Amino acid sequence: MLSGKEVATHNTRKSCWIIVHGNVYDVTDFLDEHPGGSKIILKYAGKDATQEYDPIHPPDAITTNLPPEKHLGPVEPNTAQKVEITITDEEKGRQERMSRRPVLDEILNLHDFEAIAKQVMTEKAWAYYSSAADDEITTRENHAAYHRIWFRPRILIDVTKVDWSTTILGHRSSMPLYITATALGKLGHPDGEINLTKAAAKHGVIQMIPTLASCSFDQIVDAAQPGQVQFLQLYVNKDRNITKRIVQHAEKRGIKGLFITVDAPQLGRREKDMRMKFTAEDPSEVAKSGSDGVDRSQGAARAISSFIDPGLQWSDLDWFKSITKMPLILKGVQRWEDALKAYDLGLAGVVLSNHGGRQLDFARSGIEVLVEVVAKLKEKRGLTFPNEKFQLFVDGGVRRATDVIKAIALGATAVGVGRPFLYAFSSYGVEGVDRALSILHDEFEMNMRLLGANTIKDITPDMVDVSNISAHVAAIPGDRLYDSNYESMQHARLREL
Ligand SMILES: Cc1cc2c(cc1C)[n+](S(=O)(=O)[O-])c1c(=O)[nH]c(=O)nc-1n2C[C@H](O)[C@H](O)[C@H](O)COP(=O)(O)O
Repeated sequence: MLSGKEVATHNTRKSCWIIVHGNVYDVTDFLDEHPGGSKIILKYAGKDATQEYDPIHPPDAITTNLPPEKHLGPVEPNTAQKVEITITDEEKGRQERMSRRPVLDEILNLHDFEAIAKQVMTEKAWAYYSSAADDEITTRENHAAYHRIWFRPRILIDVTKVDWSTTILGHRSSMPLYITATALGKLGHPDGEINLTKAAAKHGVIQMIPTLASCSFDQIVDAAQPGQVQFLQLYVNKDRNITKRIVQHAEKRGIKGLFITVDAPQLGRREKDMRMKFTAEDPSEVAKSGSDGVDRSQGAARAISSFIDPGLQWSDLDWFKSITKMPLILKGVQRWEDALKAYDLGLAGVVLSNHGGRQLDFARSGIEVLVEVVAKLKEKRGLTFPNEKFQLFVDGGVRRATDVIKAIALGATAVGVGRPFLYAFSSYGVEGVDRALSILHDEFEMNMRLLGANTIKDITPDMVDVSNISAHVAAIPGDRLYDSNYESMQHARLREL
């Protein structure tokens, strides 16, 4: 067993040991390969790095990425040197606001979670979750596009009984939405993606597990209830053997759908995140780029994504069909021609998505692309939607059950929701996600009745007017949605936060 004192003598670039979860690792040779740059590791050289390691990495990241001979064994308990974490005034302020956040019953819609999360999350976590590419026009257009779709409700229908449950890729779901893949769950809450797993189980909705989860894949699957349905979102690795191992392990663990992300050959420039300079604390590191030329001072996104293969292309899909029997869905399709290609290749479906506006700014909203795809696939292949054989999904900017209902009316099987659940668990843990899903159930019940629809099948294209869907007016960046929510007492209270 190594003493903390001995470990502390290995605190330079020439010999760099760190402690994670009570074990000592020699990371000397790994310093310049670390996706997050060397600076952040050297800050913890010779010391216990667990508290910095946990929010960003799945627990098994260090053991799987370091060769066994670098695993030096356990450190003597209570001898490890720690980095003194000084509680800054802003951290004190944040903790104080967290202690005074509204009680969950006061939360009435998904926007409320965003308003509170902005006040109570760490700056780094808020920057990563809320950020979007360039001028953040698309991330706002994602929700604004739903404001250009109006309802044509039916009346005098007996709506005593309403049921908004559905099936997604053949699996039951209590509502036509799933929890989509969003990376680094532990940035917002120590339980990370497990918050989503537990709430999804309680509400009978499907969770899509991200490649870049903070929790390990097996931890997330182990946290699921027997029979709970989960999908996997995949960033394809330049090393296809790694990808093959991940995909076949996921299939063995019972994952029911493989969502291959195709809109991120490189992660977008998310300036709020970049300003956090996630890995480089001082200017000398800012310009530093790794051996592959990726500038790692550009926030978490760039730091954690250098493995993604920008060479992924249509011809790779046959290889995917050869390594797995899971239904294959492309996540991040943004025009009808690519949806048609995916259909002709016999895939199970596509997610019409611009990655929550985090990739190409001025990409159109998923809901607008949905209107185009449904019309063109009908014209070219005579397809009607929703379609069991080739399912259409939409994500981006979905904040209300009415948004979901509009997508269903226009032919989607279901929609993905991202940020609201992140904000919910960052502010309230699993209870927050539970509350968010309950709010959506309440909204569905009311909206189905007011629309005159008993079941999802009764939600048809004639119930919406999409004549203005392509009338883009680029929203000048400004987060007004949740500000306006707090016209009443909460506004005063939140202002004090
Ligand atoms: C908010 C968020 C979204 C991310 C996300 C992380 C965050 C914090 N990450 S990212 O770091 O690489 O960009 C992923 C990801 O791992 N993989 C992916 O396919 N989509 C990722 N997305 C996109 C996500 O799957 C949805 O497309 C998007 O969140 C839907 O928009 P809303 O957030 O408005 O619901």
